[in-house]
Amino acid sequence: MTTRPEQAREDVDPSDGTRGPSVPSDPSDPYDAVLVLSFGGPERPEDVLPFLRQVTAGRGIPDERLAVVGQHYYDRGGRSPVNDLGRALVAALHDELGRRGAELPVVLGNRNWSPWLDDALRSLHDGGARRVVTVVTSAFSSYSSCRQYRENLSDAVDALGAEGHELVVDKVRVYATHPGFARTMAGLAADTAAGLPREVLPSTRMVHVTHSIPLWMQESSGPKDAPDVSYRHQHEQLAALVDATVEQRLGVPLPSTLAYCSRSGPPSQPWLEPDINEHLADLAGEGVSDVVVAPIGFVSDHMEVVYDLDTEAAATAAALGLRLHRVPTVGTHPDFVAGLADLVLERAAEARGEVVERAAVPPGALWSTCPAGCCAGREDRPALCGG
Ligand SMILES: CC1=C(CCC(=O)O)c2cc3nc(cc4[nH]c(cc5[nH]c(cc1n2)c(C)c5CCC(=O)O)c(CCC(=O)O)c4C)C(CCC(=O)O)=C3C
Ligand SMILES: [Fe+2]
Repeated sequence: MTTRPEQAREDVDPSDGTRGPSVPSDPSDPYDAVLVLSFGGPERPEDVLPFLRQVTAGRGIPDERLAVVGQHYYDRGGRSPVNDLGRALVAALHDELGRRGAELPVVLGNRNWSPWLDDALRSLHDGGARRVVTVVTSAFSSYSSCRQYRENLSDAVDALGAEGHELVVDKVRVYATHPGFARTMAGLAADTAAGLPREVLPSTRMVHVTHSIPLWMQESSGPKDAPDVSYRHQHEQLAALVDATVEQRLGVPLPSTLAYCSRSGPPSQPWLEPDINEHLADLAGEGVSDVVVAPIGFVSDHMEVVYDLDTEAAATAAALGLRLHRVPTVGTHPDFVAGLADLVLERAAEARGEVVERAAVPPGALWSTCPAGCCAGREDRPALCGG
């Protein structure tokens, strides 16, 4: 990120010693805390069902699907990996901001389970915070991955306000094309592809994977009347960057597709396709031997990754005689964490009224703040951090 003041700042005048506004010594000014906002998951078997009821309240998910998903959690001792991953990201981001002279608290708050978002904000307020900047653990635009979090922020800030605690909450921009995320993902995919024996490359395919969403959610994703920046399009753009990086590393291109995992909802409701398992069957039919699976839609190895990819899709591949090579998620990769710190400090600079240059690959950043109507849900609910 490069920044320049909107108006030339006055420097210290050595003749009379008066000083105008100076560059803040803390690059995170005006923020006094960072919230890492995540999905949340259960940490013990008795929390699994209440968690699933919380996630699916009023969403028409069939009971059979809930039983199946519940079993994924019970198979792992009733503990989701997602909160531990969130805490690891919090620690890494805190350290990285500290290295840049931004000494401020960083906390985890979840939409669906403890540590709950409203408790996280209350604890920040109790500690003296009055203006908080949020990093969501999803890089992409859609109701589920962006706007619903903004609605959760609105509800939580209202609830605190009702207790007499005023808090201003901002959020970093959608970061699907931010180099800290996009280039790190691409580099990890290239590392995995480069580990394959040369002789299998002619029969190797690249499969980019993200979370499926209902078609209505795809259609409302991104700013209204801007169909070229939808959820799917953001993934296609990242997939193209990954493919180019892989080709550069291998010296040959790997043909690729974008596939989806973790579909839920009633079968009558259309969701984004193809499903990764069906796609693997198609590839096996075409004589493919090896598949590099890049989970570009996820920032860490949470349940969808360790179950839907590493367990289910891996079993599908094995049954089809395909070798599956799973690319790591960005997790707490130093370049990803540095990118999140850049985004926090970029938002701080914008909040100070500075003009910032927003890094993006390909160049031409997505919007700074979500406009009104961005990623609309089925009902019109108040959301923070938008126009
Ligand atoms: C786009 C997207 C992301 C990525 C962005 C982001 O990270 O936010 C995401 C993440 C996650 N989803 C998660 C878990 C679940 N998602 C469900 C259901 C749903 N997800 C949806 C979409 C997304 N989900 C949708 C459209 C539904 C249907 C119900 C609805 O319209 O809301 C259900 C209900 C059962 C089922 O149907 O599968 C569960 C248990 C966990 C925690 C994993 C862990 O514990 O490690 C995480 C990180
Ligand atoms: Fe989900």
